[in-house]
Amino acid sequence: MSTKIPATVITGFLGAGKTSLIRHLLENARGRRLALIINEFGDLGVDRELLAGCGSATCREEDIVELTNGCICCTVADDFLPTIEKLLNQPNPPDHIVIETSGLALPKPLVKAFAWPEIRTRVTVDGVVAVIDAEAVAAGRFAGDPAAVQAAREADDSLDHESPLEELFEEQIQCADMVVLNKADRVDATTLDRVSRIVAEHLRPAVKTVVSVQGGIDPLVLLGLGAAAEDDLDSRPSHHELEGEDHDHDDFDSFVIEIGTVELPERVEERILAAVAAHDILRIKGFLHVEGKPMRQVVQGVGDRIQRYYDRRWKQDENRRSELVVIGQRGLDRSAIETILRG
Ligand SMILES: Nc1nc2c(ncn2[C@@H]2O[C@H](COP(=O)(O)OP(=O)(O)OP(=O)(O)O)[C@@H](O)[C@H]2O)c(=O)[nH]1
Repeated sequence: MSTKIPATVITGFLGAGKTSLIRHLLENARGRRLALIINEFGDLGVDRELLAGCGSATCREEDIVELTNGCICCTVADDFLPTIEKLLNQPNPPDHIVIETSGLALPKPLVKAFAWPEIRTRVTVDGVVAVIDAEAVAAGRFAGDPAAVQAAREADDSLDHESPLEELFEEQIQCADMVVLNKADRVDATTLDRVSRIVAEHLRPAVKTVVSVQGGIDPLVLLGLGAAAEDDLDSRPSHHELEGEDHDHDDFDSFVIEIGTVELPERVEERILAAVAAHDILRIKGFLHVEGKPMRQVVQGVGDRIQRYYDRRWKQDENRRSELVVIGQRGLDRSAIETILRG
């Protein structure tokens, strides 16, 4: 019998709902001890902050590791392997390891790392789960209507190269052992069905799709897929391998903007919406220090959908700041965005 520790890789574009899904896993782990490796684009560590403390017995503080040194798929040897070895070498290793990749990561190079001799005997990729933002796919944010895209390509040879967003979307689904169609509450049944068909075009055979709201999938469904993905790399195609290219993060920009103590958070929301309308911003998230409030406010923006809520009290020794990570495709005008956000 294998004694390998199972690891689940959660992939999916920026803001698709990966952190929400992991939060649900932690809260419903039923005694299983999980370790988390979180890789985030942008330096603020928002995901770690949001996940820490949400299932203390399930996932202790020291079992949450954040890799902020760039995108996990490009820093596998330097960052990821030592991290996972450290988790495995604990006197009391976790029952299951969950890895949240950054929304810009290609999952395949990470899965490949599990085939390395040092870890292959000790851990196995139980499954790659791709989380999809059904609303964003329906809005054509990645590929639009495939028939129209194909027609445009045929009409114009120069369109032969896919957009960076489209490539990421495809690679993340093509590597998946299970697809989660998330944000089902944001689309009607007909649209969900259309999105499901767009996704199905890229799936490997027998890969199942499940529908969710806020990643609310039972861990029994997500964990224990037994895929051993590291033994099955050839069935998971990658544009970059086919084209002999490296994955190029220069396609994307990210920066952190400090906006000072905030008097009226609703004004910040208006400014975020104005910035999103004027610039090609894919994701904004961070925390606000609201004047006179002992709690910090979380801000989450995906496209033009903004969510704000107070999540916890500021700690005694914590630096109370209002900081937002902004992520978009290359060429974002940082100073213009900064001017809008600062008001
Ligand atoms: N309406 C709706 N919103 C959702 C759902 N799932 C997640 N969200 C919201 O979408 C935003 C992004 O969710 P996250 O779980 O942080 O997404 P993520 O994939 O971890 O984001 P990155 O780590 O930045 O790539 C948050 O505001 C969530 O509350 C859903 O099913 N429906």
